[in-house]
Amino acid sequence: MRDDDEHAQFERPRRHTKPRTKIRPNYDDADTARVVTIDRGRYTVTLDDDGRTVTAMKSRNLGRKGVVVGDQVRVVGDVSGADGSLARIVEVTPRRTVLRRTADDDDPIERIIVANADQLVIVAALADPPPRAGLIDRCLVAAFDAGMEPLVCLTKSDLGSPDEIVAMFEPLGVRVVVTRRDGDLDDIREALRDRVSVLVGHSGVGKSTLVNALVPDANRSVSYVNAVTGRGRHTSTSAISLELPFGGWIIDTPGIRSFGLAHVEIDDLIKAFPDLQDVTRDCPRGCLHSATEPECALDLAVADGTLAPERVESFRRILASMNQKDDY
Ligand SMILES: Nc1nc2c(ncn2[C@@H]2O[C@H](COP(=O)(O)OP(=O)(O)OP(=O)(O)O)[C@@H](O)[C@H]2O)c(=O)[nH]1
Ligand SMILES: [Zn+2]
Repeated sequence: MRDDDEHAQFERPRRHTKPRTKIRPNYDDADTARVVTIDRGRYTVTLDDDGRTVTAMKSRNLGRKGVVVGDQVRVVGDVSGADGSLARIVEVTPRRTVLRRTADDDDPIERIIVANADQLVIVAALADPPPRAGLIDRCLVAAFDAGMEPLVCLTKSDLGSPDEIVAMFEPLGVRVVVTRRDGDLDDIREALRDRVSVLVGHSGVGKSTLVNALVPDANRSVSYVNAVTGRGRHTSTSAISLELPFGGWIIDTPGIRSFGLAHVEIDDLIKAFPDLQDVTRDCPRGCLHSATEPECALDLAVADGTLAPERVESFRRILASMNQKDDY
């Protein structure tokens, strides 16, 4: 024992009476950051302060708690962002919204894939491949359930007219924007500005074309190229968050085939339509609000002119889509 230690012990005698308490580390000086992508246990985060990109791992104190793309986190340790440096994520801020991917044969659990997004952008081509309304419907259910605002983005407008699809979603109050390669991006930019938007859509609809037009640097971002091509990946591909040059973030979700809707209840969905929810308070107990329900109040409301028939029909269409298996 060194002299100074002895001295210290003399100055501060041990208090044997003090009960043992679990020491809680104090992370007051931790930096806040956002998770932009995940690769084999390594989390790429950007610091809120200066936008610096830092690689981090989960701290042991988080236990089995998951960290997903879009999470707001607190990081400590080496936050220099230098090559080979590794910080630690010590805390995950409560999530405002969560989006789940579906359970499938590879993984039987509906896992959260993205946190804290406020908008779900459903990208569908007007042709090549042709739009599938049922798939858009299921994405809408996922958005409403997650507490996210949906936006339908119809691409390849040089190949087809958007009128039919627009007519299907207008009665639900869902916004639709129309784009094409090399076209004017003003509408979609306006819809994305200053928000956190998740992009979904199946292969070939022109999602990469759109991302590259919106974020000219996307192709130069190594993590984006990795995530989108899946190169160098062992397991499934992570979502990736990209900052928009005009404000806001888009989160691309390569490799997500469909959303988990197994947990969605009719009551969760109808909350997104307050006018319909109001009316259904008069439904008989256990009413499923489908067209075959004998005394659904939605039918009475259409009959007396309180609700537009198109709105009720469209709502019933997305309600029915909940129970259909329709992968990307
Ligand atoms: N005619 C037409 N073709 C387009 C348009 N946008 C994209 N394409 C073409 O559609 C094909 C698919 O586009 P991508 O951007 O790679 O589509 P993606 O959705 O990212 O598809 P994956 O990479 O498979 O996920 C490419 O050949 C594009 O050149 C468009 O507005 N009009
Ligand atoms: Zn009903």
